[in-house]
Amino acid sequence: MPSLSEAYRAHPVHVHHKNLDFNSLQELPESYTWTHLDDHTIINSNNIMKESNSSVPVIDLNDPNASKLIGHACKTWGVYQIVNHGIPISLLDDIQWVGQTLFSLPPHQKLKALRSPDGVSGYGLARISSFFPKLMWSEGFTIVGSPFEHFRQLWPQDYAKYCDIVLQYEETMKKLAGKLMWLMLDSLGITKEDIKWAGSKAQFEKACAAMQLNSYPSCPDPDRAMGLAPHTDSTFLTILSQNDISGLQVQREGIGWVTVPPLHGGLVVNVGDLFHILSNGLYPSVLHRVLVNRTRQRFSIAYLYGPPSNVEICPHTKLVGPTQPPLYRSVTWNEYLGTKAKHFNKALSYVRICATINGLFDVNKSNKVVG
Ligand SMILES: C=C1C[C@]23C[C@@]1(O)CC[C@H]2[C@@]12CCC[C@@](C)(C(=O)O1)[C@H]2[C@@H]3C(=O)O
Ligand SMILES: O=C(O)CCC(=O)C(=O)O
Ligand SMILES: [Fe+2]
Repeated sequence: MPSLSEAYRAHPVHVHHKNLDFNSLQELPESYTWTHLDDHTIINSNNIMKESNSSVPVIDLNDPNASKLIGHACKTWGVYQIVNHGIPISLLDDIQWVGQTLFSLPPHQKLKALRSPDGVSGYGLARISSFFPKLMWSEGFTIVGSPFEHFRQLWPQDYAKYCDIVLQYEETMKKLAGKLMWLMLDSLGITKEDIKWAGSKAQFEKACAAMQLNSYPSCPDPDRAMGLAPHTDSTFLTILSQNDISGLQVQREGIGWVTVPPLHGGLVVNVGDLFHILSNGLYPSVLHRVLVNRTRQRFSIAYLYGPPSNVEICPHTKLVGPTQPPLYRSVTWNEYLGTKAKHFNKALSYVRICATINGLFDVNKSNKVVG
């Protein structure tokens, strides 16, 4: 079975790691200056627009109606926050500590674990950087599977304690992600019998995942800088833990950019592109970005969750019919990551098919695919 680590072999992503010493910069260099941040559309938690339909839903996982509430949040926002999720605060603190310690290492040390252009794991600028003329005010570290190799490069003596925390976090998040998958599927009327690849115990044992540690250093000119440019995740869902510094924003149709306020012990869940496909567009993936702060460094940890890399994902049969034709063709996560590496935010439209009187067509190839 191909693994996620192979996803970029055919589509290497070239990012120039020009300057990764943010602390040495007293002014925002031209290469980091973004214009048109369209901040007039931003709504944050202190703003006047406080009605419930203008803030990201917060869902208590112990609520008997959790599935319904999650379904509504996915349909209307593509994102929600969860509380009472059962993840110990100590584990959330530990993983934040790993990220903080990692990004505090001197630049030359971090560069020892640099991500290669055709690789998936390691340290570096956001891989989406190659699609933008300006640089982002952030650094990241991607982990797929065991962090052992790269952590040994970063901490030759005491890598073990950092590895243990990451492995425990991965194991715990995998269970939570499986639970969220069923709640989201249940809200669409899809049951455990309907997803064969979830395995005999219906626990998504073979699911694939990546972890992304992000750091957004304090920035001398935050109004003109971009922490992470607008993007959707390619996943089924992403579980995000943020520290107490705000910065994450999601795009809400008809409103604009809305800040997702940090909630102590809360976790943010984003709908990704593969769930968008599986739900035949009923739960659209959420466009999000990150802004930076003048005095405080922000850290986040994203747990990016998807199917086994060779499983074909397509609109679920329960969600298609004569009046609801499938809007997307089948793709594996690996194939989709390749499409994303090439076409970035247009990737979804590259797997879109459209209905005509004679059948269904792949809009990109003009080949009849179903009919
Ligand atoms: C499995 C993955 C999803 C991801 C690319 C990656 O190979 C590992 C990092 C993930 C991430 C995190 C930041 C945003 C994003 C778009 C990116 O460039 O790297 C996502 C990718 C994704 O979801 O497509
Ligand atoms: O830092 C954040 O809040 C978001 C990070 C993110 O979008 C990602 O890692 O995909
Ligand atoms: Fe993201």
